Amino acid sequence: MIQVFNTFGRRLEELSVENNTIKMYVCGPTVYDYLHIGHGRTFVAFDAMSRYLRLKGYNVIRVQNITDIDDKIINKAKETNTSWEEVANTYSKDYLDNMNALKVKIDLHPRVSTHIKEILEFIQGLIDKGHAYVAPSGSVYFDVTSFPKYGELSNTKMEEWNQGEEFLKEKKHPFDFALWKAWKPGEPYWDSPWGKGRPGWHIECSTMATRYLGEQFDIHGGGMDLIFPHHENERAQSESLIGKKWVKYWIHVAFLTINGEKMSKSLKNIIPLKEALKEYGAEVLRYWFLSSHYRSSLDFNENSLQQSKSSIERLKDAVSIVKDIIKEGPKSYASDDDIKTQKEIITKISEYNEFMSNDFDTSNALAKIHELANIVFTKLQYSRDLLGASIALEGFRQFNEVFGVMDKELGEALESIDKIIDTVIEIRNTLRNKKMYDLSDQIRSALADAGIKILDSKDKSTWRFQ
Ligand SMILES: Nc1ncnc2c1ncn2[C@@H]1O[C@H](COP(=O)(O)OP(=O)(O)OP(=O)(O)O)[C@@H](O)[C@H]1O
Ligand SMILES: [Zn+2]
Repeated sequence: MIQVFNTFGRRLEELSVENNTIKMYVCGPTVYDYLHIGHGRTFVAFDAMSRYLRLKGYNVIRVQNITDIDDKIINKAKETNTSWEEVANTYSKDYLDNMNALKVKIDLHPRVSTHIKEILEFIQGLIDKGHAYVAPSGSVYFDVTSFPKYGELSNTKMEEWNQGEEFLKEKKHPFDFALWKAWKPGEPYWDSPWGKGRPGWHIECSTMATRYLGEQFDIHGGGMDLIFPHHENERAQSESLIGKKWVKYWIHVAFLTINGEKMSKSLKNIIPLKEALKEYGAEVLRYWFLSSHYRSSLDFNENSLQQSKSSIERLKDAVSIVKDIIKEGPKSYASDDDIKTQKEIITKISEYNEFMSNDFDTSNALAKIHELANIVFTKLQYSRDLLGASIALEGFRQFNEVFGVMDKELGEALESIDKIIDTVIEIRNTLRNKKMYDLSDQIRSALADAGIKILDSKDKSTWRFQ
């Protein structure tokens, strides 16, 4: 059983979906600046969830939008004396490149600017059903009084709702929000039945999520800042149009902070992902993001990134030992201690899975994988038990399927690469035995250039990726 924490109702719920398929929509970035490590944290958190769910046999369809029309994009274009399209394209590319580098798999990246027709139909539907009205300016607003459940998702009381908005004058109710914003000179526009204008922010996600995932889908997520007003408004307009429950599980990721403050483009305290990737690499960043539970905040800290790096090294050492034992082949006898160790390994792997199934607790799951590595260092390394090693390798594989921090060591196509490297090392050993050190050193340095480290010991040479 997999349990997830639903922001709606604020409790753990058993995950239950139709046809073994999980439809997931995550709110993507507004592309007016470089993607930062805060975005990275949220997107990797949903990536780990998707990977775990796939490992458990679910089909996962993941849609994540690109907000390419927004006040902030228009302002950036004005500031930099270019077009909004240029701004949106530059930063969309940065976003997509970073998602690739971070190994985050997304099935569809719909953009607002290519869904105007669908957005207009959605808004018209709301007007027809009496949930929206056209103001004299040509802007269209959602009427919150027409949706009595407004505020339920975010647990927001009417008196606490933030009212500061530019369109206040023409709204029927201070909490109504814009579905369509009438054109102002200097802004991009599209034609609509209500005159020139552009979509408001919330309507894009309702329209695109419903278009690609259906009128009811399973997981809708983003960072915690989106609970109110964005997701509250998305829910209001979607459930008003569809007339039934829209999303089953609302999942929100806590902030990545820097000096205790949310990392955010508007606060200008960002560390761009592409720079962090250059400095630490995808594996260390993924490990660090996932080292704390997704509902706890994570403060940027150079030391913890360095620690993540050494923790991965430790796991890679354990994997390398396990693979060596497997290469040695079966023995004819397993001792009582071997059998005991095999059971301990199985227990660690099942505890890892239990933590992952408990609201994707990557932090505690990770601790179990380190305990598994401990068993390798203290027991398997000496006992050389093949069965224990095979089970441990399976555990490391399950871990890596989610964390994605040892793909070279554990990924596909590995066996043939393994064989090639083994052969090269055998040749090198023959050369050394024949005292042809020049050639054997040449092989060692060529392998080092390819990121492969040879570990020579008295009676044999093993290797691992660096
Ligand atoms: N510091 C952060 N930690 C975790 N998630 C974040 C952080 N900043 C943004 N996100 C999430 O990333 C996604 C894209 O957010 P968005 O483009 O609005 O970023 P932003 O930096 O908050 O921008 P802005 O400064 O304009 O508010 C959203 O799901 C958002 O909640
Ligand atoms: Zn959204």
